Amino acid sequence: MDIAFLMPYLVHFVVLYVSVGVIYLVYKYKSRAATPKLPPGRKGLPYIGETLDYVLASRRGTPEKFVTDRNTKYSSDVFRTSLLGEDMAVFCGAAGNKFLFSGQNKYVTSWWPRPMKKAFLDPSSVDNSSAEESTKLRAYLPSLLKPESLQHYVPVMDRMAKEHLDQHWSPYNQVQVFPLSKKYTFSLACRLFMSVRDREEIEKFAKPFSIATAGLVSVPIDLPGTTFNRAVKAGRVIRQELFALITKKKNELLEKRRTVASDLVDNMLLDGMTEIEIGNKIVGFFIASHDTTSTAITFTVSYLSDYPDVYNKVLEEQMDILRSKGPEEPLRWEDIQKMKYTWCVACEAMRLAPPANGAFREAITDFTYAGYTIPKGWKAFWTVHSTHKNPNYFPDPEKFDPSRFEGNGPAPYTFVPFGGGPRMCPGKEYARLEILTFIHNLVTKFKWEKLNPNEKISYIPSPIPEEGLPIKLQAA
Ligand code: HEM
Repeated sequence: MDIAFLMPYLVHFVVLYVSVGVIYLVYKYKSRAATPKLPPGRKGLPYIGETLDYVLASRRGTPEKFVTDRNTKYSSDVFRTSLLGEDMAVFCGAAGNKFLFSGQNKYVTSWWPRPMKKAFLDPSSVDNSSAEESTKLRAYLPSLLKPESLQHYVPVMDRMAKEHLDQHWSPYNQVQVFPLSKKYTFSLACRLFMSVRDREEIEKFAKPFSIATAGLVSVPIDLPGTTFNRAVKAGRVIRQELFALITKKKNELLEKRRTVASDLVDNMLLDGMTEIEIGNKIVGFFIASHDTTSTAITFTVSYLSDYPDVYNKVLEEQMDILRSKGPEEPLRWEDIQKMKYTWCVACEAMRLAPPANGAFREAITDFTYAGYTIPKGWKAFWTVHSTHKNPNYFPDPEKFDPSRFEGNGPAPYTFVPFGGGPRMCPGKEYARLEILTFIHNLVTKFKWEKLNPNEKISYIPSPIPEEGLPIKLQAA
């Protein structure tokens, strides 16, 4: 049979077949090229992701392992994980820190984990964007943290440190440093933020606060018995107490029993803010300021007892300052500027035991870093753990050596306990004053030794000495 008449059909068929194949291959190639190359890493278990790995590494006292293991495994300055129910890119090294710090509002914006918002913010504000809440929070800081206010706080902090030591340390031979330094920083915040001085009233806030902060980095499962659930309930109690206090202060101002602002809450009331807005902000200040500063104080005290030569140099510096003053004369701003070596010691303590692990951001656009795409909506995390103990930045990283901070100090973006860039901790100077006034009073009054030199440290998420750092006290 002559099949020549079929040839045109066959040719058409082959051409069509080949064309479809080519179109398919081009489409496949293009769509592959368009698929973003995500950072290496894994998402872990559904919903909880790798949160448990992170929590376990932290509880074992080695949160840096979570970061350094993955950093090494993937040989990449950014890796993918999933924490707190979110897709997340963890940025590593000085370059990663620099990129996130300076990418604010260009690539990333503020983001707070949902447990934090749900435990601490009023329900009406939980759905506000974190960027909105963060901007509002920062807007109020200048009045609290402007240089004149800070200078004015030094004698107040000095007086409160003395009172605290007289009440809670002097009567005893043995004390636990961690809970006491928390008590001190909490009382100071109550005094400076809202003029609360009464011990019972302070306790009303302190207890639920410690429960709520424990839930800050927890898996957000709101079922009875979970850490998150306890945190949410404690948050409710704090807001009720705060609401009552703010309303009382508002009435005093309305009835003109007081006409001048005496603290941060008054300032906000006089600016016409609502009770809910003020409550959210005060809670934000407490979270940011209280556990961080008390942790820095605790580990400075701990390292001072491990290194007698460092302790002696600190004592010498502080005694010189004490001798330069009259008997009842309080510390002043100028005295703080002389505490240079003591600040190097506190910095070295914060390098090895950082009070904050890092902070989160949210990608506001797709962007590329180190050859990988971070998709819009992903969360990003910069962390102290990729630089503070990295031997490339800090030789012999486990060694406690305050001289690292003398002269030019560490390379940029490597020592980042307070973050960096436009969102760097606005309370850094306040914290420096608080830590230094406390250490001044402590070393000029006491000598101490650790009762358990091998006490375990776990991170929840800040470092915590598991027995509260018990020490034996002696008069200096
Ligand atoms: C040793 C003590 C402290 C440490 C280590 C510390 C560390 C940090 C860190 C790492 C951040 C996140 C920065 C970022 O998002 O990149 C931060 C934010 C913040 N800190 Fe501190 N902080 C300390 C004390 C304080 C104090 C005493 C205050 C207030 C009086 C304060 C107020 C804040 C506020 C309001 C923010 C949020 C800023 C924002 O959302 O943009 N901090 N801090």
